[in-house]
Amino acid sequence: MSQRPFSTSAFREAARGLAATGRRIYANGWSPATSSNYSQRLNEDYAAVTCSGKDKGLLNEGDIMVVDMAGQPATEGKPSAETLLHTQLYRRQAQVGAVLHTHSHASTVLTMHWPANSLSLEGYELLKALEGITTHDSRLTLPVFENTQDIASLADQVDTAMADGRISHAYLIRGHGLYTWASDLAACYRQLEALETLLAIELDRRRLSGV
Ligand SMILES: CSCCC(=O)C(=O)COP(=O)(O)O
Ligand SMILES: [Zn+2]
Repeated sequence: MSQRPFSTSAFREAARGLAATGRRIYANGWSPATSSNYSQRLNEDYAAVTCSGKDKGLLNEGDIMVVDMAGQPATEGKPSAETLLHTQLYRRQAQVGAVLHTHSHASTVLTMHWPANSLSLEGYELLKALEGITTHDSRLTLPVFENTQDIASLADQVDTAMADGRISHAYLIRGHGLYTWASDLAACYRQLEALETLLAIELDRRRLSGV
């Protein structure tokens, strides 16, 4: 089946939004040293994604390019090395409109210090910042995948877990970071901010209780 062309104005608008969001994420300390990648769906067949290796504190529109849902470039540039983790989400769920990946201190310590293969966040009012969650009386379980340089294999593992209903909203990669997605970029940023805040709180609570 042929791919539906993307609109240039939609790409420019997505690039502006992703660059501004990336600078905001960097300012929070969640994307140090060129780490992280961000994307936004353009249509069924294409997404705007950050180019590889960019300083997220200086991110601008020219650092964003287009890939198809197989992760192949559709405009000039070298796409993020983790592009397949974005396109997997767009292919798996038609309602995913944006994906944000960060490398925060909290997500790294929590997954390196504790060997568990999932981390649960429960009872927090801030969970209501996540799409579809309407009460603090909720439990969100984030699976923890082992880190690997084989991104295609990691994308397959995530896809299988999603097909089995084992992931909603976000997942962690050990010693690496967080992936989260939502229906649009604003909702995705809000969700990321809630999750990073809750992960930092969770780390503090564990330190205080000495577990
Ligand atoms: C310097 S961080 C190592 C790569 C990584 O995990 C990341 O998120 C950034 O990769 P990209 O190719 O998107 O710059
Ligand atoms: Zn990464």
